[in-house]
Amino acid sequence: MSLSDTALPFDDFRNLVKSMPGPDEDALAAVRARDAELTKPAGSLGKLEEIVEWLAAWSGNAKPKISRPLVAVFATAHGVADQGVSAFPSSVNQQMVENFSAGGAAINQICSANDLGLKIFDLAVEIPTPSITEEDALDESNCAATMAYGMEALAGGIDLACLGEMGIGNTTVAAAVFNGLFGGSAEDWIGRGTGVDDEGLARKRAAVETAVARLNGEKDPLEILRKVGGREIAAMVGLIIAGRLQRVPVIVDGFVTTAAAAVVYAMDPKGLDHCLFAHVSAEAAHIRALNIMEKTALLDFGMRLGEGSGAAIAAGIVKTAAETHNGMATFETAGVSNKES
Ligand SMILES: Cc1cc2ncn([C@H]3O[C@H](COP(=O)(O)O)[C@@H](O)[C@H]3O)c2cc1C
Ligand SMILES: O=C(O)c1cccnc1
Repeated sequence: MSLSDTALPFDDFRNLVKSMPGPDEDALAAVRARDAELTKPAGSLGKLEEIVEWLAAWSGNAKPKISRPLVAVFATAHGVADQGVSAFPSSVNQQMVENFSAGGAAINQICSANDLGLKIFDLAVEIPTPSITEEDALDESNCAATMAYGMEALAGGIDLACLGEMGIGNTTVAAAVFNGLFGGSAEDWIGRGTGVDDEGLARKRAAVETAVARLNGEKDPLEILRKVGGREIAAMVGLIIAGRLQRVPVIVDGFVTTAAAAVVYAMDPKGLDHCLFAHVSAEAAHIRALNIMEKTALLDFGMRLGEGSGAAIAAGIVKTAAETHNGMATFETAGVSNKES
């Protein structure tokens, strides 16, 4: 199936979600069997062992080697940013895209420290989507095309994908998406993002309330995505779905990337089983979203940056887990005495 040329209407994505495969039980069993033979007490590598099982189940590889890990950063602009909901102006988007290219952003350093690929996807960073308080961010065909674009990020043999984003105002947009999907009040979903003051927070609350009122009770996850979301969130929804279909495990970053995950979750609660949640963002409502979806994050580092930064740190741990499993000797090959049975 070619996804590159044509915009896919939402029904095609609904069908793709219905056709998503489950875990590879054979690969999972193989990893468990090998783990039991490795020169360590059973269970002694704790979460690292769970991570290797997760990798095997969702990559379909009994010896899950990570050769081409990618942090995909989707950059765009939001009309709502002009309403005083961020501590920074939208001009930062393009400036940060240049900073990513020059190697000066936090994510560049985290990728080089962990030997991860980094690609920045410019989703019309100079052309904001309409303010979600006034108009739908995207129409169906644009939203579907952006999701298809996000799917393409996995081309070229990527074997581990980290979600990242850049888009001033997108903690407001993410809050609106969560509020639309999971209910509650705007207050439940807003936070300080890049560091807004109390007035900024009040404007954020009002913006989310107005945007969600425009939804008029809409419950379809893809409709919520296109009406109160944005391009980076749409692209990440596509990437998550593609990861499942193409057996590429996905690492979700913080609050904004989790809004994309929540769209997939609302379409199918098992739709995130191939995703690892990297960290609990300091953005207050992130933990609320994780709890609703019954997801536990790997790390809690007090980070609230975005750019895929937390996901990239988790990817370093995932690489370590895989290398440890693959490289270790067995009791038999190393001549180490196994426990007496
Ligand atoms: C210099 C700079 C670098 C960033 N990198 C990620 N973000 C993060 O902050 C933005 C969301 O916060 P808000 O909703 O408050 O605007 C997004 O661009 C996100 O990726 C940044 C923000 C700034 C200012
Ligand atoms: O957790 C996030 O994704 C986040 C938090 C603040 C600003 N930008 C992103």
